[in-house]
Amino acid sequence: MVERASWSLGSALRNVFGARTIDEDTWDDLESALIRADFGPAVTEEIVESIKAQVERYKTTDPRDVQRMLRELVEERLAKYDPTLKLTERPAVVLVVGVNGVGKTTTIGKFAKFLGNYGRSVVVGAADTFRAAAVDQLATWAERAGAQVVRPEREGQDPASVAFQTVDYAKRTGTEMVIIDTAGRLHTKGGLMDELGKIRRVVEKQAPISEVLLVLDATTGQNGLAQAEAFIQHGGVTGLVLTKLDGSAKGGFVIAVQEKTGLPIKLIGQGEGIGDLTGFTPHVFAQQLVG
Ligand SMILES: Nc1nc2c(ncn2[C@@H]2O[C@H](COP(=O)(O)OP(=O)(O)OP(=O)(O)O)[C@@H](O)[C@H]2O)c(=O)[nH]1
Repeated sequence: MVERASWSLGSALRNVFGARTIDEDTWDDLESALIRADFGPAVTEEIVESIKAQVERYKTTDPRDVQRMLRELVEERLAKYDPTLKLTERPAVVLVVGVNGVGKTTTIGKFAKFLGNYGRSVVVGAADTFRAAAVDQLATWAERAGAQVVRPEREGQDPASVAFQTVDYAKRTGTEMVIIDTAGRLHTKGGLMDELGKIRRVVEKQAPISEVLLVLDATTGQNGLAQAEAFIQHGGVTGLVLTKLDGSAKGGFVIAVQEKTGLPIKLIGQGEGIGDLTGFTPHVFAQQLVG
């Protein structure tokens, strides 16, 4: 038997889907399960109302129809956003942004491996230059992934110059993919976005930026979104990466986060291993979430 994911609604909704008939309890149980799973009040209400209306329209009393309707609604909502990574440029430059501790370094290592599995050559740029230990950690991950690394020449070197050198390396060597790590902590307020803006300008002089991926920790759910607000507003983000979904009970965050930010989820991390990163497939996710 396949192990059920922590974020699956399966056990929370076993009583609902396994009941003999649809009654008032169905709606109460469904609503509280969705709220607990971090769908958020607005999405929860919309989904419950929509299922209620369908149940009335089709005059069904079978709870398994509720399960099917929920699965279809979830998939439909998830599929409104395009999860495809746009990496056709050569080099394809990807900036990875997000607050500290969300799993950015690990994600970059996994992503380099993910691209390597497709036969792509990868260079990682350590443009979060303020902590030598962070640079070493990133380099270790990149090496494990079989990617090249461009490090700052000294601690605190201008991050934009490391980004420049990384893209330059890729162009000189014909490396297909560039992944640039960026700082997640504000040294001065507003400084982070200025720094990111400078990285973008410097990179764009050499090559178009294919993706700006914002990494979010799924265990913090919708609360964690507030911390990432500046990136969402000013970072030019093109897609989301959700990490730590394996330890999260907040499966509904996956729906809420796209609808709140208007940004597609492009990758999901479900473990600490280098192979634990996958693309995002709404159909598969809806199936796993609802069962
Ligand atoms: N379970 C699980 N843990 C993860 C996942 N991704 C990252 N982690 C863990 O989260 C912790 C933080 O990850 P880092 O990659 O160091 O996070 P960061 O955002 O780079 O943090 P800083 O280096 O402090 O900026 C580590 O212990 C990782 O092993 C995931 O998908 N699942």
